[in-house]
Amino acid sequence: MKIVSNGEMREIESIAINTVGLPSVCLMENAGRAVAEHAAEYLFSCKRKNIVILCGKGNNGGDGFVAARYLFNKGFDVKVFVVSNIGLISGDAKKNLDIIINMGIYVAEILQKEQLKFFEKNIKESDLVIDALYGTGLDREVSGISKDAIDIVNGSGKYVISVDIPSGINGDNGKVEGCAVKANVTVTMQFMKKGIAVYPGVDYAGKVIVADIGIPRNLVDNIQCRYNMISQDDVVLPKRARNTHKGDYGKLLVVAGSKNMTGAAALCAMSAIKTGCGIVKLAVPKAIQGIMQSSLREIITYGLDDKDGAFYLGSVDEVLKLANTVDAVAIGPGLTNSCDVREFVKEVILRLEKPLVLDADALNAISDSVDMIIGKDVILTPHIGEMSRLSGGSANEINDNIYETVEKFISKYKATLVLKGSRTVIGNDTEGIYINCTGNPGMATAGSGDVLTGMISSFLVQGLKEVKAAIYGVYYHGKAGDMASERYGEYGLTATNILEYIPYVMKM
Ligand SMILES: NC(=O)C1=CN([C@@H]2O[C@H](COP(=O)(O)OP(=O)(O)OC[C@H]3O[C@@H](n4cnc5c(N)ncnc54)[C@H](OP(=O)(O)O)[C@@H]3O)[C@@H](O)[C@H]2O)[C@@H](O)CC1
Ligand SMILES: Nc1ncnc2c1ncn2[C@@H]1O[C@H](COP(=O)(O)OP(=O)(O)O)[C@@H](O)[C@H]1O
Ligand SMILES: [K+]
Repeated sequence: MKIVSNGEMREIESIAINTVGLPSVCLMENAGRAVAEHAAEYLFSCKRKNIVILCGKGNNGGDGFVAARYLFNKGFDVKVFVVSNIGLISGDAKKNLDIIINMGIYVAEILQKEQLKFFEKNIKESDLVIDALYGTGLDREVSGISKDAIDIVNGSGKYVISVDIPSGINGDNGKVEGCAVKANVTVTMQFMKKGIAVYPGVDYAGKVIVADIGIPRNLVDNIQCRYNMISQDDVVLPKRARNTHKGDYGKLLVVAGSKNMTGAAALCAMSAIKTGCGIVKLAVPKAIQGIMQSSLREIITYGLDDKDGAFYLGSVDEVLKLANTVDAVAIGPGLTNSCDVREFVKEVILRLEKPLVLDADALNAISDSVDMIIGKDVILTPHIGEMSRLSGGSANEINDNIYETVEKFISKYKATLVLKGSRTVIGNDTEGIYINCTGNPGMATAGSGDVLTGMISSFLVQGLKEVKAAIYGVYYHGKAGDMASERYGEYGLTATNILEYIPYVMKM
């Protein structure tokens, strides 16, 4: 599913209006009507009828005026409050404002504190609030009367439907600009918006419904979007040909583990084999090979020369020899973060000529020399903490600037980045940005990332290119976590449970 910025949306609307000739007022009519339909559906379901519509002075407000008309016609009790001098309203919004005034629909301005009291009284008596303050035109912090009105709406506990974007959320990056409406539902026009595809925007948008407002199909199909939301049709698993053998499904080398972190290695190797690749070789420090071999039937394990139960420079040659027998290498889970391990990882990366998935301690190992991956075939899978070590920003700065962080990193290092989180963002400078919506907070549990590394690596050796391997891995990892949480809940969910459900979600 395509995701657009404010500017891209405005550009699409202007082509539809000025090139194709669609009257802008038709787009507003369709937008307002879509909002009214969802509002009516909710009110019929709870047999309620009082609606307050909070409008701004622009076309977002215009959508609100149109919604007021449809809801009034359906017999609901509609009150419209405008946080602007209505003399300042123009264009399509003005046209629709005049219509509802001519129809006798209640319209009141909120320009000063006294009028807020009356607004608050009406909000308290309402059953549904429609937020039509700001959409793609929000271009500064919300303050003054608008802020007070939003605080009243958020404090009311009423059911809220936001028009296009929850007012106060920056449509380009999801940031809260001062304050923002917390909606139960957001009816967004024609395309998903960047600002409600990642946190914190996701938290404010509630359930997002994408409404078709009549933008011409060829426009919708032909726009090249850099940002995309991963959907089921992006991750179809082709039917397997009958006449195949395990060699056809790829060979993976997992380089992982250390004397007190054997689980990460096991989780990564097992998730790879469960995701369908033909052969998984697991290289571990020889100190733990016995343990690994006894618990991993399908995995071929190799005990490499180690130093105090962890890899070191002396382990590099054996890794490279093994790497020659496989299609890709995953390195990182459970290595530990010692100086020896860091040297080992860098040497492997320097000398390895194979597609590479770097996770966990392998990411920490290169955090002071990320340049070394430039020109290499690398997928990196950091969580926010590892990302802050790779990119230098603090975790908070990264969380507040997810898109910017990803774009900066991929343009500098030309690698495929999987920035893990509640909405994992996959980026590749030439192929664009993909946002994942599967998964749940139950997956915030030790080992969950090791499982993901195995899945991405497995898709890689099965023939998917880097970005596709990452998209498939992240999507099915989240699906497995979702199915597992239906059984185990979100508190009890473990990485092993995610592992268990990989085959089921891939079978669907
Ligand atoms: N044909 C179309 O285009 C269609 C558009 N559609 C709808 O229109 C929406 C875009 O409408 P829009 O461009 O008029 O901007 P909108 O979001 O209503 O903001 C209104 C004005 O508020 C102001 N303002 C901004 N930030 C502020 C702040 N923090 N605090 C105070 N004021 C602030 C700023 O005006 P300024 O004060 O800068 O003059 C801004 O212009 C879009 O989301 C969709 O719902 C659909 O109907 C489909 C057809
Ligand atoms: N709230 C959440 N919603 C969805 N997915 C989540 C959430 N929290 C974590 N995850 C997913 O769980 C995994 C956690 O990985 P990671 O932090 O590397 O775990 P570990 O390092 O313990 O293996 C990531 O894939 C992440 O996207
Ligand atoms: K809005």
